[in-house]
Amino acid sequence: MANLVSSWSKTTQILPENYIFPVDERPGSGEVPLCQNIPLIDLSATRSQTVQEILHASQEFGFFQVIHHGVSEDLIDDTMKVVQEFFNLPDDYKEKLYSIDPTKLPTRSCRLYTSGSSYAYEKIHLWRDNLRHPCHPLDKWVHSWPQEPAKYRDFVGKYSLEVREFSLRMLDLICEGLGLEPGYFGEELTGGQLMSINHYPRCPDPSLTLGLSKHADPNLITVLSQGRVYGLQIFKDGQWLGVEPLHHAFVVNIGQQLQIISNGRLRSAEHRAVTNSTEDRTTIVSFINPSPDTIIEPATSTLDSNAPRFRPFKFKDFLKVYEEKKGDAEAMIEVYKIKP
Ligand SMILES: O=C(O)CCC(=O)C(=O)O
Ligand SMILES: [Fe+2]
Repeated sequence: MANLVSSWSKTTQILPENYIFPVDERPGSGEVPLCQNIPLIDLSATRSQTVQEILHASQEFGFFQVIHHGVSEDLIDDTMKVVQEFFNLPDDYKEKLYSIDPTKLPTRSCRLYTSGSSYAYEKIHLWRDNLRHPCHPLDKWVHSWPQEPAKYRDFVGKYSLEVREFSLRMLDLICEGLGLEPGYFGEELTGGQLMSINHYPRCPDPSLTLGLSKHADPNLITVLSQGRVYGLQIFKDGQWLGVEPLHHAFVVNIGQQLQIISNGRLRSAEHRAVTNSTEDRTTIVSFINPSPDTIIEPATSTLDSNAPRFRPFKFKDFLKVYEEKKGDAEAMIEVYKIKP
């Protein structure tokens, strides 16, 4: 039986107990201020200005928003519409795609599931459904994606190509800002791309539950379309701050691999998603990943006279540890940090 929140929650007025988070993890009912200074990068500015701004944003926040990014607003709207339609498809269609224990599936396939990576073993569930699939190279993966809605493959395919190009452009600017040799983020470091669609249905009590709990992204770089509905918060200097939804802007987030490659100069910030009681929220997240066997280590040209702060590892091994540590950013850094 599918446990998708989007299937059963429509008729529910009360938050089930197994969605209630412990007091120190739940959002509570206090106001979380919107972060007034998450940098907004305008890609139509000069290259040297954007390089500087992106580097500063990646050091200070690990997050920034981008406008005039070159991806058509119509394509963003069409893609958002089609992924929202996916979650509104009849339950019996979604049920066929649902995988009860995603840990038992090959990681590189299309999957629809609910909550975290293994529903069956969780005590408390997240208020979200998730559809995810690899998307690079497109012609290798597109046939494994949902066939409905009829336009899903077409729009999500075009969107994934454009967002990949945008992500590589961001990496190129970061490469320059860090003083790495041009082309440093080549096919090895960017060989994977995963599209992850989060769907957070409206929730009877957003103060008690979470759509996604506190985590840092384990990949290289993340590009998020959060549409018009608020829900993303970042953890900065010991407090939660909201990321304002700017329609058609991309939220860019430095992944843990970039933090390590930059020898800690760039920051991979912890964040979470909260729910709301008035409308469904759907976000489209593109993760750029290194290929599984790629060795990750601080790039020598980021070191200057500093010693490397992290030991080398294979990306696929990092992901295994990430699962074990449940995305806890500090615990991950502890594992890979070189102790003085
Ligand atoms: O949906 C959001 O706002 C956040 C998504 C996210 O952090 C993730 O998918 O890793
Ligand atoms: Fe994330």
